[in-house]
Amino acid sequence: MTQTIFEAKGLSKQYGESFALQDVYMTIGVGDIYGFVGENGAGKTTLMKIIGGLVHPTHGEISLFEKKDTKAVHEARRKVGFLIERPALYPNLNAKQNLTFYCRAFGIKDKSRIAEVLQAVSLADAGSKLTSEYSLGMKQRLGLAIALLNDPKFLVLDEPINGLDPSGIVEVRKILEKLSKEQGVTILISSHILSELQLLATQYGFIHKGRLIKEASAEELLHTAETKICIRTADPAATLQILKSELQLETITISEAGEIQIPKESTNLEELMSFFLQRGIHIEGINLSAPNLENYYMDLIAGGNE
Ligand SMILES: Nc1ncnc2c1ncn2[C@@H]1O[C@H](COP(=O)(O)OP(=O)(O)OP(=O)(O)O)[C@@H](O)[C@H]1O
Repeated sequence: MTQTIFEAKGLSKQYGESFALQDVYMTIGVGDIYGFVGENGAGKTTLMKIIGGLVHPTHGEISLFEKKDTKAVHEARRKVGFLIERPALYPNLNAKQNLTFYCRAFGIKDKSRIAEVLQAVSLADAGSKLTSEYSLGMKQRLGLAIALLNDPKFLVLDEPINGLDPSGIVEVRKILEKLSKEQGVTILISSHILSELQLLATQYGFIHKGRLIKEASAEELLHTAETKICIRTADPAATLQILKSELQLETITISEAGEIQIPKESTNLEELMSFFLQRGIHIEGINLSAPNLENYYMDLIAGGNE
């Protein structure tokens, strides 16, 4: 029985002098929801395009459904659904007509799939609507429907929730959870919205400057990530400098949300509060954050940059 859906061994992609991917080893197991995390330009899309056969690696090898040779990998791609970057939709056609176009392009003869995939992405009632009239969330869901046309066992999704509003994000999450739970679809998904990714992923791969610096399970991540003291001030950068220089707090960062974060173990909350009082630094809010993906990632990157 197949255990591994995708594997990369020593995978590199070079553009001129620079590496989009460098010596990447990565394993995606059957049933995983693999959260692919990295900053802009880290190499996520390049790896996904290699899976799709859109980009050819400079070095290394991949296996797909445990198939390694070029022809077998090409065949195995029939069992993969892709949503890479924005879906290409014809605005003057409705959703069903767009799906009919993709059925032809993919060589899918069974047109009953169109109603099924529209149902799967909760667009059954909007199948006759022109896609030019679709919201961004609907377009992304239709992109997902296209990726589902071939009844894939493996879905490769490049930032599928990027730019969606909160209800659109929840909608996509529910669709993916259902595909995973009910059909056992394996999913590779990249996203910059780490709080959302954390609600879905069972495994993670962290990529930094083209190198896969860490793979971890969701349990391992929550076990390893630290509890942080999170502080909101009017001027986080200035407060950070004061804390660094006067309390010698080294492992102190500012989160994406602009909060100062200090590992709970490295200081004492009461001492910290009295320090702020003595110095007359106004604190807008202070709380403890549970271990989470963002903390883990920020610590990992900080370590990698040293
Ligand atoms: N066709 C290309 N020619 C030259 N350089 C490229 C090409 N495609 C990608 N790159 C470079 O490879 C690196 C990795 O890009 P990639 O798109 O894979 O990153 P990413 O992690 O998907 O980023 P983002 O989160 O912004 O989508 C970047 O430095 C990018 O500029």
